[in-house]
Amino acid sequence: MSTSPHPRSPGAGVDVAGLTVRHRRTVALDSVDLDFGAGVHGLLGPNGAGKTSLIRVLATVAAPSAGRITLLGHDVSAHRGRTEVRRRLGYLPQEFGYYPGFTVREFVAYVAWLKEMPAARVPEAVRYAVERVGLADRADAKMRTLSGGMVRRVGVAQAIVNEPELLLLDEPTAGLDPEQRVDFRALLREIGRTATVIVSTHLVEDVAAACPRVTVVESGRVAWRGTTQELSALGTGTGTGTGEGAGEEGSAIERGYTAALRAHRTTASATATASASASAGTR
Ligand SMILES: Nc1ncnc2c1ncn2[C@@H]1O[C@H](COP(=O)(O)OP(=O)(O)OP(=O)(O)O)[C@@H](O)[C@H]1O
Repeated sequence: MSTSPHPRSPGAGVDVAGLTVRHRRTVALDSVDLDFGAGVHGLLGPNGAGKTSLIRVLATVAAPSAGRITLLGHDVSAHRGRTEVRRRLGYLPQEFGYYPGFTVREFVAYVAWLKEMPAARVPEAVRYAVERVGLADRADAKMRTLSGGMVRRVGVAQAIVNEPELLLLDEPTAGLDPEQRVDFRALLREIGRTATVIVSTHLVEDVAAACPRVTVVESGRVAWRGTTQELSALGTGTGTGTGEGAGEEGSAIERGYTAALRAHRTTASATATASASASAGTR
């Protein structure tokens, strides 16, 4: 058996090489190389960029069409690696299914059981996870009685019940009110002190507040990577802003995000033109 040619930093939560995901004729991810270590990483990109496709393969709920995925030091193409990693990861899908007749406590305990947590640890782990998302007073409420924002918070609780070393959150702040968002970002920062946390979001302000590092994807490719400050700096120098909210951190990041996407599109289209001319020249 050959070993990975892709060098890994010790303890890297996620390391992928040549990752390709196809949905029939659509290429959702196009031979992507990426790694993520401990800390909170924002995953930004326009609709259809490939964010959910990436999160789903990292959560091991979907298989890639090609490429190598190493999570927490395990090659997840092997059944054994997947089983080991599933115990140690947490995942909040974009669309999150639950049993409406379960209480919050029962539902989170059910997920703990699915993750094969030792039975003796489950009650305390569930209590702590539910408290961390601010739902201690609703622990015995049935899921069907909760608001959309509360359901989303239960989704976060089930994702963190096993204190995951790798936490994957797809649009976690959708439906949260501003105060809950602030609390949630604080929770992310706390978890990111030791775990690898990847947060897919449309909200650039979530990234500004909670994600020191950012990966921008577009059309199945990595368009930009760097720190939040670097993305802001990109926005400060572009002159593309309308002046609205000028000087605010959020608006600089928004402009930086737009600038990063535009630069990527320009490079991608120049590469496509060059390769079309080269192949025309060989005919
Ligand atoms: N099940 C599917 N069948 C066919 N095409 C799909 C499927 N899922 C995703 N796609 C396509 O793959 C591409 C990437 O989609 P993906 O959901 O990963 O993007 P995204 O960045 O998460 O988008 P959004 O921000 O809108 O959630 C899109 O072109 C999408 O239409």
